[in-house]
Order: sequence, then structure tokens, then C-alpha cells
Amino acid sequence: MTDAFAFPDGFLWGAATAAHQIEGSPLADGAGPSIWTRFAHTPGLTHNGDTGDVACDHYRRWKDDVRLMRELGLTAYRFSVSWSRVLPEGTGRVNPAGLDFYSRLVDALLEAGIEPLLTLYHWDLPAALDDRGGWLNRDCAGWFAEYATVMAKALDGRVRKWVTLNEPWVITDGGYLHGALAPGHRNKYEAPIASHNLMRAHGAAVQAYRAVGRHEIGLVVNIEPKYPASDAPEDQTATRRAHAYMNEQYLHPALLGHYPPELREIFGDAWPDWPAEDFALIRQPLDFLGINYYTRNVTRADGSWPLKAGAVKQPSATYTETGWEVFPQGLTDTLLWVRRTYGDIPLYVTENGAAFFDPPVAEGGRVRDPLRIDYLRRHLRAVHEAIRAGCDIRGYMVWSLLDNLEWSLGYSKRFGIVHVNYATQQRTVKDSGRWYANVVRSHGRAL
Ligand SMILES: OC[C@@H]1[C@@H](O)[C@H](O)[C@@H](O)c2[nH]c(CCc3ccccc3)c[n+]21
Repeated sequence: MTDAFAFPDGFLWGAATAAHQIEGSPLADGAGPSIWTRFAHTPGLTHNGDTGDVACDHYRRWKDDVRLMRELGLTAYRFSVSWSRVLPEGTGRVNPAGLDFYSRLVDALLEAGIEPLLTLYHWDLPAALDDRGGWLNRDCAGWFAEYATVMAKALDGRVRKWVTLNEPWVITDGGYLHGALAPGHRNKYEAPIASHNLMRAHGAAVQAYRAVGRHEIGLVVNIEPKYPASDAPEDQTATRRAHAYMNEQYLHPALLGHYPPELREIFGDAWPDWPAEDFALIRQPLDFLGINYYTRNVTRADGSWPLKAGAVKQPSATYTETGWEVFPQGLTDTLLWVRRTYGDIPLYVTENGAAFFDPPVAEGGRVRDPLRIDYLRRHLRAVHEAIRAGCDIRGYMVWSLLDNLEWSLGYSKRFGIVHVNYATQQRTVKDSGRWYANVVRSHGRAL
């Protein structure tokens, strides 16, 4: 009998984190501040005033955390580099202690048989570059290329899978349009400029990497599939607008060399005429795409700004602590859509997971999180369905290895398969972590 859930040979089973969310010690050993150091220390901007000053103390506990990954049997680990730890001013002077932290982390991962997937940018821009306009300054492409060159020279070969940006949509929509994330701008005219410059910087970093690196580089995007709430024409066009804005806005320029037409419709006079040469820079050949999937959106036309499209709550669905509908079919649909629209580029599910209300650690060190096990099992089966349908999916990274700092939501949301007691920094593998370890051990057959 063929195994029900046989995954391809070499399929990577991993977990994902990001520097600012787990490391702590943001200014240790010569590191410079990032926009999140500033944002979180600005009163009123984060839940409870939570900051990344300590987080999961991973900057000091990284050896134990790699040991934990090895005990879980992970074959890959996706993490991000804090740009301002390595380049305290963002460009120019390199901080050797910062580079050394990541070099030792990578060596420990390789020693444990764990493939590193390194994300260059996961939202924590050096504050010194924000002072120079940050992503609104077209010079950011050169800054990011310089940073990519420093990292490639230091780590390429030991790191063989590189990612330029994590989720340009969130960086732009959160940081420049709605202001919920650092640097906290709320400006319809800035958002397209930041968004376009992020993609120019992506292209420049891919070019810079290829001048030094000999391995693979890709882009990570969040995709939230949009399903029309009704057959009404206004709901159909609203769904199309929302899909173009969130799901096509970055993959189109990166892979097809142009934006979807809906963006000019959405932003109107705030959507510039971009210089044609920008698209040659943005559209660099990629070795893979990372897809971050959490939920879907049932969409209808409404008066909301700027999309005029809103979500329709699904009465019979299960929702996570972040208000996201549990909808595994959306992951299969997403992976098939990517292949249909952009071709057979290798894919990784670089984030998938859920925040549920976890009970406290019980006697004997157990955290019972059945809802997370159900979520992960159903989404991994959805990945397998896409593989059976012909998608070239090379790996899956659960978000997240550890409970960690959920950006503006602080420590109020727990996504980890490992519980973190923030008062003691004690790690406790949750039931979902034990379950995932078994799935990894069986190469998916235990699903
Ligand atoms: O919210 C859980 C995780 C974050 O902790 C990661 O840093 C980030 O890469 C990430 N992206 C998404 C999906 C996109 C999204 C982010 C924030 C808010 C709404 C949607 C979920 N997550």
C-alpha cells in the first residue's frame, strides 16, 4: 500500500522564527537600534508596552534552542538576521560581534544536521536608515544590496537557502498605510513608494547575492486567498481588487515584471508612473518562492479605505486568537494558484501556524494544545494535496518554533510549538511540538 501521506525525498521539515521576535538584547555587543526598538519604546504602540528587549532571550540561549530543534528532529530552521546587529548604522561599518553571532548559530545548526534558511529582512530596519528616509528613499536598494553582500561573503556555503524579504505586503500595509507596525506611518502616498522600493531592494539584493553566492535565493510573501461572498458583480470586483492588492502586488513585479492593473485603481493619484528600468531590477530570476499561509478571506464590496473590500465572518468556522479563520483548503488553493499563475517555481511553505489560547504548563511539564495539532495536521494534509496535484513543494516551516513577540500584539499571542515562560525563559515542548516531531520522524506518514 502506498503511504497515504508520503512526502518527497529531501522535503525539509522545519520551524520559523524572526530575529526581533525571539532574540532580545537588541543593543548588545555593538548592535544598533532598529525601527522596532524605537516603535516598541514609543508609549501606546504595542500591547502592554511590550518590547523586544528580552523576548525569548535567544541571543544568549541560542545553543539550548538549537539543541531543542535537534531533539524535535527538525531538518531545517528558518530564521532572520537583525540587519542593525551586523551593520549598526545600516551601511558601512560591520560589527564583528553581530556577524559572529549568526556565524556560530549557523555552525551549530549544521552540526545538528539542520538546514539554515536565512531571511535577510524580517521587518527590523536599522533606525539609522529610517533616519535617512528608510524604504521611502530610493537609495534603500543600494543599502540592502550592501547588507546582502556582507552576509553572503560571511555565510554563503554554510547557508545555502537565502531569502531577501519577509512579506513586503505586511511591511508596507502595516508600516506605511495603516501604521500598525514600525515605522508606524499612515500615508496613502508613501505606501506605494515604500512598496516599490522594497521590491527594487529585493532585486538589488538578488543581484548582489549572485555576484558572491553560489546557492539559492528567493522571496517570501504572505498569501491570503480571497473568495467572493456572493456572485454579485460588486463582490466579484471587490474580491479581485483585494486579491491583486495582497497576493499579486509583489509576485507580479518579481516574476512577471509588471504590477496588476488594480493597483492604480486602488491608489489613484497616489500610484506613481514608475521608471521602466525599475522593473528590470525587480524581476530577477529566483530559485524558489516562500509562501506564508495562515488563513483565507471571504470578501465583499464595502466602503472601507482604500480597498473598498472587506471580510465576511464565517459563522460555522473555527477562528484563532488572532481572528483568522481555520481554512486548510485555502493553502492547497494558494499553492495551486501560484503554480498556475507564475509557473513551476520550487516552493516552500515558509510559515504556517496558529495562535490559540494555550493552558499553562501542567504538572510534569505538559502543554495541551489540541487545536494547534488539528490546525497543523489539516494544513500539512493540504500541502500534501498540492504536492499530489503537481506542485513542487520542497519544505514546510511551522510558525513558530517558540512562543515569541507578536509585534504590536506583544506577548499576548502564542504561536509556538514550544511554550516559553517569559519570566523564567523556561522552554516546554507543547503537545503540538511532540506531535510535529513524530510527523517529521515519519516523514509525514504519521499525518
Ligand atoms: O502573525 C504571525 C506571524 C508573525 O509572527 C511573523 O513575523 C510574520 O511573518 C507573519 N505573517 C503572517 C501573515 C501575514 C499577516 C501578518 C500580520 C498581520 C496580518 C497578516 C503571520 N505572521
